[in-house]
Amino acid sequence: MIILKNLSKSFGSRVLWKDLDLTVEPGRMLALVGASGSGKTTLLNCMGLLERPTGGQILFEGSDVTRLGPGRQRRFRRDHLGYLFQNYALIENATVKANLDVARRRGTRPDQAAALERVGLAGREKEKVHYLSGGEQQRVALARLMVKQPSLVLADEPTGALDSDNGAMVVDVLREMSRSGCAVVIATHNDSVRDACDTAFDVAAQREFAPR
Ligand SMILES: Nc1ncnc2c1ncn2[C@@H]1O[C@H](COP(=O)(O)OP(=O)(O)OP(=O)(O)O)[C@@H](O)[C@H]1O
Repeated sequence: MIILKNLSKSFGSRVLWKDLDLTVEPGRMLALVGASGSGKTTLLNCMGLLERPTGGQILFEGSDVTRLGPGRQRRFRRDHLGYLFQNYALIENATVKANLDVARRRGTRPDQAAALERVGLAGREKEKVHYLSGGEQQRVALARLMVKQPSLVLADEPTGALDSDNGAMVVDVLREMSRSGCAVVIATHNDSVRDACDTAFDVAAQREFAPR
């Protein structure tokens, strides 16, 4: 379980949010919503330990991960977190398979072929990522998440670059991951993505609500 407690973030004199409290439970999908500039991406980055909050705590299974040193933060990201961000963070000059291999956690033997088939990229293992389209790269990033099976998935506008069928597939895969126990947080402006989540949190109003 991830608990954000009294979290605040400012850039200079600009306060994005203050005393923000939010709990994300395993097996749940939470949408982060709010006007452009309200700080959804920044909140995901803080939860993903890519940015430091100005104040407050992020508790992961009881420990405050914002206080970990750089090495332990790196291990925490490697062992527990999965990102689905707009730049995909793939190794561009490597093959699809090499990108999935990197995500495999020690001691696990995930079915890479099944993950690629699930995202509509069956048999594309040997292709170099930089020859793939933007939407295909995003789907490789999704297959990589399936291979990694993290405890917490952080997704930033995950359907942004995709047509509606592929957008629906991304949401379905994230739902399957949440059913298998993963906590999923999705920053989105898309009402149908929000409505597919169990709960929504308006970052500007700091208010949680039922999406439908
Ligand atoms: N490193 C930074 N330094 C200064 N300001 C920043 C920095 N990162 C983000 N901001 C500002 O913080 C605000 C929130 O940005 P953020 O990207 O988190 O919003 P958002 O809700 O995700 O927006 P959108 O819906 O448009 O993607 C913006 O005004 C942005 O300019």
